[in-house]
Amino acid sequence: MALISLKDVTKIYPKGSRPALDGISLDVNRGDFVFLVGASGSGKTTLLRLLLREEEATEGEIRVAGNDLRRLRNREIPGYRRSIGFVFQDYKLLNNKTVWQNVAFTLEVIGARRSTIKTLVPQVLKTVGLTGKEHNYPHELSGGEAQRVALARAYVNNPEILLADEPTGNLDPTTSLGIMEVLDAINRTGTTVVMATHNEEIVNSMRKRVVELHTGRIMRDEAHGSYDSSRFFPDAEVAARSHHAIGDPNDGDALDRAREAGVAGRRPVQIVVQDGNNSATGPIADGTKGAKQVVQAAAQAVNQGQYGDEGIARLAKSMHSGRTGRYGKVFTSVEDTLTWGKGLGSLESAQEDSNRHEDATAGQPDQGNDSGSDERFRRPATHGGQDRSGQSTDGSGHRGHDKAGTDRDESAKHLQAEHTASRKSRKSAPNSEAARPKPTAESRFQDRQTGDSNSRNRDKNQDDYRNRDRGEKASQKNVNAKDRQPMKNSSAKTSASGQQNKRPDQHSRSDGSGPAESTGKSGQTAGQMKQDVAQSSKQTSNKSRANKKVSMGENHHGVESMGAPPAPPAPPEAPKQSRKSQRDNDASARDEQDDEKKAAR
Ligand SMILES: Nc1ncnc2c1ncn2[C@@H]1O[C@H](COP(=O)(O)OP(=O)(O)OP(=O)(O)O)[C@@H](O)[C@H]1O
Repeated sequence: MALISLKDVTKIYPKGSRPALDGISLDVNRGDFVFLVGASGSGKTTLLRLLLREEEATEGEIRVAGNDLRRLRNREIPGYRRSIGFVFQDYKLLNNKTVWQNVAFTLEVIGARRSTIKTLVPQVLKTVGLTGKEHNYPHELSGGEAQRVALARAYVNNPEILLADEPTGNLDPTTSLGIMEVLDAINRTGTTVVMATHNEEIVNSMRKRVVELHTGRIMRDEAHGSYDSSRFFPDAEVAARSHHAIGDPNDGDALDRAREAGVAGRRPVQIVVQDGNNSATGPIADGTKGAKQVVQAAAQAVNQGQYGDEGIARLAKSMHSGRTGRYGKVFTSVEDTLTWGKGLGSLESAQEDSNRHEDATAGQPDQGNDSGSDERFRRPATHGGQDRSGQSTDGSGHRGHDKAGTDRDESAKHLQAEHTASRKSRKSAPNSEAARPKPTAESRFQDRQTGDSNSRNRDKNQDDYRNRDRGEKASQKNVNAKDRQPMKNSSAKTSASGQQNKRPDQHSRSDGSGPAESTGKSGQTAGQMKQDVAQSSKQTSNKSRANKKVSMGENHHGVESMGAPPAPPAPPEAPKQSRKSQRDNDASARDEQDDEKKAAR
């Protein structure tokens, strides 16, 4: 008999415009690993909530581990829920308890002995990679860490069934892989896992049973399914991905049918529990009996990388491909989601990729050799990396995706090496523009958190204001200096009013090499007077130009005011020029009259 059984189940929420689940029937056997896939709103969460008895079915029959959920009394519900592990996307941790207390609490409520708790909690925390975080509260954890606490809590008492609703929904690929490793190990101890997900890579790599929902109905149920089915989505790309995912580049559905008929296919490697009583060998009576051995066995499997039926190995290989599923953008690219190290700017990584490609090509002794791991440098990282049997051509022996990155460890080493190299290059040229760290998703996030980019902009603006202020002050200083300059003589006046505007003739004047200065109005000749009038006109013109420049400087940044090249000479001022000519004409007329008078005499 099936461990989980639904018959014609319909769920209509009070405010629902259509049934969330519409007459579905489904059987899940002990030890199964089932992926629930389907578009947002198709009813995956509703199905899990019915199984957890958070909601009641409107119609139909649900049986879980011998319990008819319609007949479950209210007081029996907490006990029933404790026999089921569950992991939800939003973690649902107890915020006032530490990591240790959150996990221990699960055992306390089922009456586990203190000694059992002391043994199991560190064991399970080690399995999910949280050793050292025991005393942190949920708000002191990252999303990935919080999810791992939820996972530890869900299986510490070795439940028969583990329900997971998008447990990797908020996590980066590496952390998601870790979560899937643990779920896979738990499943191999005999625990039945039902997991709702939008993650195409996980579903396609693990090749487990796939149940697809669409507007509350089951539209697909395959024993070794892919995320997308070519049968239901007759699209060339979907077909290719689907066939590839289940290991046959020509007809995945046919292979699947063959597996169902027992002609082909592999069974997952079970984790054998020594001296224990796990759900593979028999039901657990009190919730802790056998849990110690099961938890230890799962921990061992995870820590020693026993990949079972290669699903996790395939996932490790393809996890960093950054592909998104048909249902959208839930799975962002690795550059945007890396949480360890500093991440890589996409330009930086593209550059380093191309360098690596050149190095690899240069280092290849035999370009014609088709075998071996260098294959990935000659072929595009597409499905073409597999032969017809689905065997990877990278020489690793793993079936599945042939993404250029190899397994998780290599990816991690590789990215860390890149990170170190980019840090080194930044160190060697600390002042260059290129040496500045490129903004990563993480730094941008931190900038948003701390307001750094705002403060950087603020600093820049303040610098601009300071420069402008300096410029204005400098310009003002020039004006003041000019105003304070005693009007000793015309050359000194010229010098004070506009050093930068000096023309060669003015320089020669100020250094004394020019024509002799006038000796006073009483001794002036007409020529000297003419010269003085002309000079005075020039000075007036220079002064007005200098003033003009200062006032222009006030409208610009100080840098421009202080260091800008001299402005081109202003055009002569017409009225002054005409007055000067008038005076010149009058003087020469007077001279001529005098001459005429003298001659007449
Ligand atoms: N409490 C509720 N009251 C009314 N309608 C609800 C309630 N919860 C879910 N629904 C509706 O039921 C349908 C199925 O929702 P459900 O959350 O099960 O979808 P899902 O497949 O899990 O979506 P997602 O992938 O976005 O989590 C949706 O149309 C949703 O609006």
